[in-house]
Amino acid sequence: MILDEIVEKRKINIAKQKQIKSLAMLKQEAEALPQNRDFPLEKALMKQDINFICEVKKASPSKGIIAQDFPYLTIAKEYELAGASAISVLTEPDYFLGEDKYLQEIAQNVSIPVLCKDFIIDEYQIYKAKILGASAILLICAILDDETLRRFFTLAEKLGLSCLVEAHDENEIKRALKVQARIIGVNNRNLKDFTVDVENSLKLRSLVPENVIFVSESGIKTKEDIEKLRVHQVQAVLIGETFMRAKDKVLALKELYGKKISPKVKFCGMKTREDIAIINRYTPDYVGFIFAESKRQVSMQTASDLAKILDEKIKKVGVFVNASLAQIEEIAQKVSLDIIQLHGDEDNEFIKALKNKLDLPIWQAIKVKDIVDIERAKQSIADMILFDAYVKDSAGGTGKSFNWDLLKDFTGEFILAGGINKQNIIRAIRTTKPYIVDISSGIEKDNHKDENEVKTISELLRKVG
Ligand SMILES: O=C(O)c1ccccc1N[C@@H]1O[C@H](COP(=O)(O)O)[C@@H](O)[C@H]1O
Repeated sequence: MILDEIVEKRKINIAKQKQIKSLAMLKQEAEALPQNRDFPLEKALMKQDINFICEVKKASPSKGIIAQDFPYLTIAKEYELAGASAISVLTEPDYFLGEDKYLQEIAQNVSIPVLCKDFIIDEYQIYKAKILGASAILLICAILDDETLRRFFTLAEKLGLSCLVEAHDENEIKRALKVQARIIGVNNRNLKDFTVDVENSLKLRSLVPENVIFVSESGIKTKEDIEKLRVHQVQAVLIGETFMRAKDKVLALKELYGKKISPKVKFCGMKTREDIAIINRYTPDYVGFIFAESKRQVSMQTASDLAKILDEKIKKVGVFVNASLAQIEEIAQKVSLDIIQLHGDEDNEFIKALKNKLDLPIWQAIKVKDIVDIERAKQSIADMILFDAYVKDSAGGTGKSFNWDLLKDFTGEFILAGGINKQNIIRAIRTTKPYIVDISSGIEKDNHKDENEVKTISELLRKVG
């Protein structure tokens, strides 16, 4: 049986590795690393209505070479842009042609969790995964007895690694639950004969309790497959071949995700004629001018000059932090603002007074630290709430994001801001479903608006919309 063959080869390979670096040395190295217990994979797989773990693999025993040309880092980065929640990287060398360096380089270059996908039969591999920068490892019930499964699970936990515990049938699910796995992957591929059946996940779904993340693995190819899994409250899918063979990963993931999300876009913090020239080429729905103290602050005169060369389809938002009514009124008139964004401590009384003076929509920024802030937003009389990250002693434009999960129960239209960039924009909009997405730092390089960033974000949004 192929699984036995892989395991045998793994034993030989690991024995060789131990001759080069002993288990004791590897252990010491791994234990010296930070062992934080954030478990980012668990968090990542709870965010979107269905979360994608996209796999980087060159070959497989059932399909042979999948990717002749294998730019593994580019592939991983594309997965991240496409909205993947995590990346799985094959490190098994003999049958999947995996390499440790794939895992190491990918983990260094993406900001989403990376799973070490291997046939783990020796604790040596767990320490290795930690050193290579993995956030999680795969533990396959079919190749581990109960005692070993528990021992490996405990060791991984101690090192701060999440475990995706893989099961194929009812008995293996029971074994995974016995070790208190927080993530169970149901493999739709029968490792004995390679047959694949997505129905396997649906058949076994009810055996995994709600508080355990259910991942459906293998053979997922169509949006109909995803929809079936979504209906059965499967939180995540692990997909390799389908994505590896797709030329455009963003389009492939969008196709499988199956739902369009097209928020309006605001690019904020325009300061120069060059910025406006870039913006005019990509025509977002809104641009923002910052009139508050900031590295992006513009004078009324500059904003007025820039407004004159701005494509007239784009609406102009003036961003103020605790400015007076008179200041806002004067700037709004001079710059012909379309919207006022209040980004300070302005209260309902102030908003009311402003509404009496100006016939313009008012957006109020709420800086989110915890759920209390979301409740506070519900009391605002502003026309729209803009959620941004709370950063002590800073008014905004920090490039920091907040915990989007806090928005789960916020009903009504809102603007999502705070640290949105090309790497997280698709995940952000699929997680929170905002009416408008607002980006400032995320379209800058070396403190200047950067055309490539604007272009990438605009194209990503066009592709998924
Ligand atoms: O951008 C600024 O410098 C700024 C200064 C003061 C208040 C608000 C500011 N910008 C707003 O901040 C958010 C998020 O920006 P980022 O993407 O995290 O950099 C956005 O709404 C901007 O309008």
